Amino acid sequence: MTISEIELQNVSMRYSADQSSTLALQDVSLNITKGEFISLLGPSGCGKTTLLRIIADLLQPSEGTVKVAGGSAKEARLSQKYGIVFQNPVLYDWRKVRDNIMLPLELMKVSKQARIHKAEELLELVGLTKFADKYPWQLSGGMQQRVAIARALAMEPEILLMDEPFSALDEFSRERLNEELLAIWSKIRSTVVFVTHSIPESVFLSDRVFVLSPHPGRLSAVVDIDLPRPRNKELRNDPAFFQLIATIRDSFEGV
Ligand SMILES: Nc1ncnc2c1ncn2[C@@H]1O[C@H](COP(=O)(O)OP(=O)(O)OP(=O)(O)O)[C@@H](O)[C@H]1O
Repeated sequence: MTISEIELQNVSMRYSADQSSTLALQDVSLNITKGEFISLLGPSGCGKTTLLRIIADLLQPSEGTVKVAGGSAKEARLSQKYGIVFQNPVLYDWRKVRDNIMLPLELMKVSKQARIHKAEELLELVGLTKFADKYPWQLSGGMQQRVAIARALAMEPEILLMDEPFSALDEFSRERLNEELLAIWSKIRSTVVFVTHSIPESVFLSDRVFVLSPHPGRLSAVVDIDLPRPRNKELRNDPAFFQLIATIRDSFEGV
């Protein structure tokens, strides 16, 4: 049986400033199943971040309804149903890697022993055990983003929201992080909502790709990615991979 994790119905978002206003999202309805990995894909300004922030209850839509993890988006936020990873890792430079990962647990007053145990587990999950006592500024951009992922997973959220987490990285690091993210996800199996403007990245990672078009931001296509899992780097040379990239690229034509 499929359980719905995130449901948006007729969501619109209008930003108003002074005399002008921008319709960032128009009438978006979508349904994401528990345990699914989906991407929100589209060019700059199509409303991807706006949509993610609405799901996270960091923004209130102008119209429409949002349900997350069986309740309202606010309830999901307050009960820590999701972890979030931003484009920049936002780590505390004066705290070691382990202490950055433990921060949410400290805020939730989890005991020191349990915090240390959980941090070790997360360091192992993201492959940073050897770097636990380094400071963020001693790590590469990709490693910093892995710390941010570990921290987002500290409270064992059932949903992971990711806003272009690898877009600041070079292509080589980005592809490696894509593979590592899938390896992490195969262990935690949370629902993932991943924002990107890279078509290959969305195809490589996702079960479904939600294509957004700009001005105003609308959901213009939903593409099933029926590529087998587990996926590894060889998939990038598979004709079926190229075919899906072409299908999605075509879906942008004329919008
Ligand atoms: N706080 C704001 N006030 C006014 N307009 C905004 C605000 N935030 C976003 N917008 C506008 O809403 C539209 C959607 O922006 P959003 O950041 O959601 O797009 P995006 O697809 O995530 O873009 P990018 O890929 O460049 O991050 C854009 O036209 C943007 O200028």
